[in-house]
Amino acid sequence: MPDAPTDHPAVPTAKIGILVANLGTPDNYDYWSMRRYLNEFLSDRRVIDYSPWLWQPILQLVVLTKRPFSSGANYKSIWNEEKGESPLMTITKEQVTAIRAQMHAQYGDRVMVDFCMRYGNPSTPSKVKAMVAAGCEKILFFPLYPQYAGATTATANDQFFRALAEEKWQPAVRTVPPYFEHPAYIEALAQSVERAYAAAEEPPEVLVASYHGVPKRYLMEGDPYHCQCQKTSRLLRERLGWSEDKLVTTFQSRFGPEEWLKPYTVEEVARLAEAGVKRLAVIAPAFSADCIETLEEINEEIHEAFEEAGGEHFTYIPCLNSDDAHVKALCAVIDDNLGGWVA
Ligand SMILES: C=CC1=C(C)c2cc3[nH]c(cc4nc(cc5[nH]c(cc1n2)c(C)c5CCC(=O)O)C(CCC(=O)O)=C4C)c(C)c3C=C
Ligand SMILES: [Fe+2]
Ligand SMILES: [Fe+2]
Repeated sequence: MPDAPTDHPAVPTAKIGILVANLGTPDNYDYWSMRRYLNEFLSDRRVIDYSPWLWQPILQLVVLTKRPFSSGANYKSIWNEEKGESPLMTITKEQVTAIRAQMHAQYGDRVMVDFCMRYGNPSTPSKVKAMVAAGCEKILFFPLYPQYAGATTATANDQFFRALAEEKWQPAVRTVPPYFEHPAYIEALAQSVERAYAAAEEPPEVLVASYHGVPKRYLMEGDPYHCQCQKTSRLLRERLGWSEDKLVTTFQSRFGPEEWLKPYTVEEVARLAEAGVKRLAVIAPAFSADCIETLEEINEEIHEAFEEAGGEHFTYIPCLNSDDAHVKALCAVIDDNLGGWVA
């Protein structure tokens, strides 16, 4: 190119980036790491939509003086000490390694697979920047939430779009829609239930599908999360060939004074135990990876609530994590959304 300036920057070979996004997790469980993480998370107006004039004083002066201690202790009880990170981080890395292997086997070096977090590290802007620098002229952004919620999918996408606004050469982009009814995701859930039931001495009488909750007001204002959770449960139950009384849908992790989606998991498991259910299983279909909400809240707090109310056998069915069937499902969702970008 005779007219090109002699100091023309190198232009890398064009690639397609697949950027998987999860929620994020604290860097450590000490007070300041917890406070930093919770501050970023709970200041997000997609998560808590009160006016900052009202909410920020409560958050800074009340919530963030207490919760980093209690949540920090919970994180300590599940921490991956060997790797120095939370389970969510370890599992996300395993998932991305498996997805990358499958994508490279299918498409070779034309695709680049990485992950980012909405809160904390690795940040979404840092990963978008790295993909653009590596030559990604197209990016498929994949929030790892099967069911859409403003508090999860939308805020992950918002952060992605804010990061794109910083780029001189902005790639063409797509965001992956929720996959709450994708047959491969339902199949992976069903196989995990069948595995757990086959391993139990006696099969559980009832399966509770416990989803992370959101304030009920979000549903009334148009968020489809509730309906997508109900549909996942129904499709799972139909795939298992069960009657309606064998699978109950509940919502967990209530935060603050407002009413959240009901029934609350902790109350429902106690009610089931009081009604005579002795053997119960719990699955958490909204979480693509085990985390504080499943390992601590379900498998410790909710487990205890069931036993205190007279239940005898509690089976926690782990999240799909890096199960082969899950990786296959996530790759199928990616493939569905790459249409026209790769041959
Ligand atoms: C305060 C409001 C919250 C809303 C609304 C909310 C929605 C929501 N969250 C997830 C998934 C995860 N949440 C996790 C942790 C977590 N969530 C909240 C609050 C809200 N979540 C808090 C304060 C915390 C931190 C832990 C604690 O202090 O109790 C996690 C786990 C992260 C980890 O590191 O392990 C996940 C995953 C969904 C899917 C959702 C709405 C649909
Ligand atoms: Fe949450
Ligand atoms: Fe609904």
